[in-house]
Amino acid sequence: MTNQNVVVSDSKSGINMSITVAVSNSSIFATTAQKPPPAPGGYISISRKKILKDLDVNGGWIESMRASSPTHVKSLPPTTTAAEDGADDHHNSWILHHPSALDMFDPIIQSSKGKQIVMFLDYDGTLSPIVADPDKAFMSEAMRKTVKKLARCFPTAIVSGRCRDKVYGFIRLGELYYAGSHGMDIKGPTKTSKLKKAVNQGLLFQPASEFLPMIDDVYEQLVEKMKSTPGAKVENNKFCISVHFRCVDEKEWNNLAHEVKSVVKEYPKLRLTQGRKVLEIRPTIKWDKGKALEFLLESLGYANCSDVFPIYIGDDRTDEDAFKVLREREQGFGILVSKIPKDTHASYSLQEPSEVMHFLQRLVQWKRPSLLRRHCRV
Ligand SMILES: O=P(O)(O)OC[C@H]1O[C@H](O[C@H]2O[C@H](CO)[C@@H](O)[C@H](O)[C@H]2O)[C@H](O)[C@@H](O)[C@@H]1O
Repeated sequence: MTNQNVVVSDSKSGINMSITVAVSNSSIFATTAQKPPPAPGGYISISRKKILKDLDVNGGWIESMRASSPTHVKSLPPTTTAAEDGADDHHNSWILHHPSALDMFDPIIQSSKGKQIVMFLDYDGTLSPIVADPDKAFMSEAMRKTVKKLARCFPTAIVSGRCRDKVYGFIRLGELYYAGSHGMDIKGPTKTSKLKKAVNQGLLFQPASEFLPMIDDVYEQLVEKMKSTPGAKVENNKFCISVHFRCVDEKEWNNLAHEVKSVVKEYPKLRLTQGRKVLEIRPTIKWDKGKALEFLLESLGYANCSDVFPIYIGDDRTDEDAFKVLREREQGFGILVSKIPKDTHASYSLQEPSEVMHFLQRLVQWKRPSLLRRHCRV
């Protein structure tokens, strides 16, 4: 294992930067380092189709449930085995393709030059740390202040799987856009931001309203079914439902999934997806966080603009729909919040909410002087 300097290219700006990584086989990195972060490829990859298929194959899906949200990253002892060396290589290779957004801050700013940055932020695992009780996923006061300052500098939207009212209850900032229920419940700002008049103050978009009675029905059934599974928690997210298994004994995961599936199969208009130690039930309509991002850009007047630079930060599989939209539009980029390599459409990475806060603070610090200069000229 040796340390090696490698060059990382930023896909948007084409700017290169040199970083040091520990490598055991330099040949892999010598070739990949010259290329920009590519489209996603073979890391920890569990496709949606596979989740649904696995639910039919006895026990096979358990692996995907286990991998859905590793909470602890093993720190390596001083002497590592060959397998651990392999894991190291894997991580280093992944970081080359998804460099830290903090390390790449300057190139990122360069590539946004002359364009309007629009911020999209996931909530759980991005602004707040993952905790056992979903009702206690509070964000820190420092994070709240940072997001408040961010919204003074750039149009900012929260895009969450949670019920919109609940995520608003955690954040309590009226100057933001909120897209709850995985984007199926979008509302414009309720409060005028300090710098400029908020647009879309009356905006409300709910493409899945016809599903409300069905969702309530399924919610009642799932609450009843889950009573016999200690630790299981059913959350009503208005246009979708979450069945949490983070606090359920792993031996019970198989039964839990079968119970959930037995309810959902009676509703062909609903589908089952998986998040971080959570099964999610939602309408089959073609609407997701990616569509919500496009809808919000359009509402902000950036539908066919080339001078917009959206940045989407998220940690979950559902955020991939938004990362993919940005890849396809070749506008802005996605940042995946993860400590471990994951198959992703995001271009950059941050390890945890504290790094997200640091990144947002740097954006504010960068924007503030230029705002002041502009105000002085007027
Ligand atoms: O889109 P998000 O804002 O990331 O919401 C996705 C789900 O987040 C919540 O669950 C996750 O966070 C919980 C609190 O840290 C954790 O206990 C759970 O295991 C995670 O899956 C939320 O409770 C779900 O309703 C959201 O769908």
